[in-house]
Amino acid sequence: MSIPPRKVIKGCRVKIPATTTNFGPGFDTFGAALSLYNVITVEKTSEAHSSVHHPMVVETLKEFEKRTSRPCPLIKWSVKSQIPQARGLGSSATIRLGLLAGINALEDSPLKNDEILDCAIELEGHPDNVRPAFQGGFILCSPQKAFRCRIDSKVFFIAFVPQIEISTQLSRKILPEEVKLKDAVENIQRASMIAVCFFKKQYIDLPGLFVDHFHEPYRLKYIPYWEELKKAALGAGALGFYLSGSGSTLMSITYGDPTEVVQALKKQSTKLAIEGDILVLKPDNHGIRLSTF
Ligand SMILES: Nc1ncnc2c1ncn2[C@@H]1O[C@H](COP(=O)(O)OP(=O)(O)OP(=O)(O)O)[C@@H](O)[C@H]1O
Ligand SMILES: N[C@@H](CCO)C(=O)O
Repeated sequence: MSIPPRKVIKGCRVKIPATTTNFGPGFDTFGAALSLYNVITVEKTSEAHSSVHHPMVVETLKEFEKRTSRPCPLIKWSVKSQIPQARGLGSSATIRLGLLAGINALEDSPLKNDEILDCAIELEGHPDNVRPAFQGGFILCSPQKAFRCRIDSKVFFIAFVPQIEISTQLSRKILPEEVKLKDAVENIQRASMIAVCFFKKQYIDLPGLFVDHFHEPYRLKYIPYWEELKKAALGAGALGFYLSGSGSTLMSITYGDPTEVVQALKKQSTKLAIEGDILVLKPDNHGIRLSTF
């Protein structure tokens, strides 16, 4: 992200992409940016017009103050939102990143890009939404380090977004503290192969790799129609099907025309009387965009 040359800045507009994470066995490790956006506007203001009440915003501003050792300016903020909340599409990461990047620009950039990333990752508690939202593309990451590649524009992500909201914080609490060695080995094997498929753009080898033992078996108890939708998507040619982030979105991947998968998901969800939106998304290889006014 580059910040335009210094002038008198009244406010910032920050456009941040949605993200899909985990890809089955890559829990807290894989993420990709998608063509769906939140646009956050941050402006300096007077006390009477400040709009800092949301707990996530208060927490983010406090962290900015701690890291820069200077008081945050009074701000008002707003979000033009395309990304559904609490559906496993990284909405919270866009709020944190948008605010941090926006306030940083208003304050003459005391934090470098790496420090903004580090701060947002700490607030989120895991790196796999924040990194791709910031950098675009497909990301293989730990909190400290990341490898990134572009995603071919023929890849489609087909999101089935149910009406049910799932809080990431709560859905992490139901996960086990320990896993069996055999399960861990299988996860490592499949996740490593998914990473190779993305980095070599060998998407055709993805089928069969989206099997997870770490989080999906626990989280899918709350999504009883998972098996039927998975069967429909894979039967229509999807290369993979997985729980996006902590859910509730169920994600299919295709290389090339997604129409058959979309139709199969529509047909099966109608048959099961499950309400949900189907979003056909492209990869975003750019990441965060910031403009000032
Ligand atoms: N547009 C928005 N306006 C205000 N608050 C938002 C917005 N988007 C997200 N949030 C805040 O983020 C919370 C959702 O964050 P949560 O981490 O649970 O889910 P997510 O980020 O959508 O999904 P995941 O982390 O699994 O990808 C909401 O409950 C709300 O507090
Ligand atoms: N890897 C995180 C992503 C949350 O969006 C989780 O599955 O809890």
